[in-house]
Amino acid sequence: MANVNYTVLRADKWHAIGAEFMAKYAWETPVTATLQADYQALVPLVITKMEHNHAAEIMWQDILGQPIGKVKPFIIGLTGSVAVGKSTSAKTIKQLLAEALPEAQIEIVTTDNFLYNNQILANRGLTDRKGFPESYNIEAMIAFLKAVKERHADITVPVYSHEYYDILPYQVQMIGQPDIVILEGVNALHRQGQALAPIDLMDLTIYIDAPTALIKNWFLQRFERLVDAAENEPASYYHKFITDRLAARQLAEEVWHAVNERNLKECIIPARALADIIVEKGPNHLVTQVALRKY
Ligand SMILES: Nc1ncnc2c1ncn2[C@@H]1O[C@H](COP(=O)(O)OP(=O)(O)OP(=O)(O)O)[C@@H](O)[C@H]1O
Ligand SMILES: CC(C)(CO)[C@@H](O)C(=O)NCCC(=O)O
Repeated sequence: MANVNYTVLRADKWHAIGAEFMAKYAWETPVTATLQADYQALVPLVITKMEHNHAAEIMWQDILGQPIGKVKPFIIGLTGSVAVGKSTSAKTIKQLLAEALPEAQIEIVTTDNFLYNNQILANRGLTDRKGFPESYNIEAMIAFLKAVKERHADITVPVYSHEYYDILPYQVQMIGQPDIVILEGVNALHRQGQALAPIDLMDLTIYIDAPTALIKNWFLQRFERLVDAAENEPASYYHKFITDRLAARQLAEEVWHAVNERNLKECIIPARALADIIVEKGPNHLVTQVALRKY
């Protein structure tokens, strides 16, 4: 996965960096020991970059003769395939950062919330393109990131539900005025030719990688779990599959090949080379190596 632009650390070295840093902070993190070991080395990376950005910003305010104001929030972009574990790693990173920076308000936002709703996707002939770059309201995503950077008050974003398989019509996620935002989602780093793309507003970018055969299995397993969970939930998109598991399995295979795997190959993997950090996972979601951008 890695190329000459990255320094590659095998899992043992990566874990050792995290463990050494952990010794400074008495973590009381409610994540599993494995997740902690796999993601805690990201904490010093984020903090160093944040401090560096803040120092530069304050120096600029001084040079420009501007009053020294609040520094801009830090935006982490996190991407990778459907079902690779983006939201799980985002939650873990948030919890670990919260331990080291107890004063900071940290918010996770998924780019799924900026998907056009199913009606608009259907009108535009994009029903089978959910998750591809054109299925997102990219202007709304950029406006959101700018509002975060400008510390607007009371920011809200729409809410996408996997179970409902659509944007929820009457719900919003309250964002407040965060100090750190983790924006996670497929194609979060994609650039559609705009002068200012979401990636330009990100301070650190992370790509979660794994062999495609493993990701496919994680997708199929999650599909099964969503069907299980729909047993007593008639409003769930997955409810119709509870009586015919074979059909559910076949549909999951089809959706993987026709939509999610294509998206991975055509749009998501090409963005990997833009990431500052590439986290490579293997069986059981365990991190096997991490590549850190050199240039
Ligand atoms: N470190 C982990 N250990 C065990 N299971 C994990 C881990 N990370 C993710 N999973 C499982 O893999 C599946 C996919 O994870 P997750 O929902 O985090 O993926 P995602 O990339 O956010 O998916 P999507 O893009 O579809 O929203 C879930 O069922 C989750 O429970
Ligand atoms: C919402 C996305 C695009 C990303 O999380 C994905 O989970 C999705 O719904 N893809 C469309 C095909 C499918 O998995 O049903």
